[in-house]
Amino acid sequence: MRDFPRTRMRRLRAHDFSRRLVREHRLTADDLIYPVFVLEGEQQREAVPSMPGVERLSIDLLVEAAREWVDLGIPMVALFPVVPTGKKSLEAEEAYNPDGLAQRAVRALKAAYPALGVMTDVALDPFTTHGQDGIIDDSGYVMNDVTVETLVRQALSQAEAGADVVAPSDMMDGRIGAIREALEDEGCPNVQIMAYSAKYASSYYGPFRDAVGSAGNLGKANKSTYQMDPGNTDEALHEIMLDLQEGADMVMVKPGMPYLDIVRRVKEEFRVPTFAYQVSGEYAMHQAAAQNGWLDLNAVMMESLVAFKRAGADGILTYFAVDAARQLAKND
Ligand SMILES: NCC(=O)CCC(=O)O
Ligand SMILES: [Mg+2]
Repeated sequence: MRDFPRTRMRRLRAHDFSRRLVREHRLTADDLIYPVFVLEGEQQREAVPSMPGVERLSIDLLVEAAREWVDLGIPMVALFPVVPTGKKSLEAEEAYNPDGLAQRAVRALKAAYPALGVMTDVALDPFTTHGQDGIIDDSGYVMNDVTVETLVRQALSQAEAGADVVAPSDMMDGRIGAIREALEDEGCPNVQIMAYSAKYASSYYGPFRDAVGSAGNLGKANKSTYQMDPGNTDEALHEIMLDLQEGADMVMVKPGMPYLDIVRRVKEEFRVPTFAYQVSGEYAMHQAAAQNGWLDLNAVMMESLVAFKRAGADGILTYFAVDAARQLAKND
């Protein structure tokens, strides 16, 4: 007996009602984390040329803009400070200034929207004169253990400012355990850690470095002595395992679309909350193609985001968060 025409895969695709009924994965506003760039000053708003549609905002404008994000149901923002050159140093002391830009932004957002999740970046690259994520020795090598000490101070200052989630993105060894212990000791047991566990040494971060102004500091240097080699996959599982053992609540794979295989493996292996970062270069590619009339921006944006869900991600950090949430609200 022949299968065809008993089995016609197109039968369920023939109508909108059945396509909706059998759809396996869906994007909702609950899946989105919005990364934002914060500027010093008041009434400051700057476009990021390599990220069309993305603006750096001073804290007052950030708080104003966040009203819409909250209303759209976006659960959390991730803050990235644009640190003035004069505040950068070799040892990144500004990173743990209790009145630093990120710390003030946390306080302002939490005061205005107590229910909005606020996540902070734990890494030194916005604060170092050389643009590396840690403290370097004479040869330029990023030193692990002294860097971890500074990261702990940075994470504590963010938690004390009211951050709900601290997110170490530096890829030093042992930092999750050190930060977890410090949070426990300092009376912040409920501050969550989202670990950038499998962060690759990627060239897709270029526009982000423009946005936070670290590209010039970094120059031609790269981050291959601490971020992962794009050729590796088992190593990502090893990294995730260590971060979970050290006390991470959520783990992340970064970049996103070129690394969906890693997201899938991580989710299958560990079954813990797993996030992916659709990074600046991925955002820029979509925008550039759309500006040329080569791609339909809204359509590829939504398709790219559901792909993360399909791969197993519980949520996505994406510069498209607000546009996607607006689109979802329209379809409701
Ligand atoms: N620690 C945060 C990043 O490095 C973001 C990278 C990007 O969006 O390209
Ligand atoms: Mg690690």
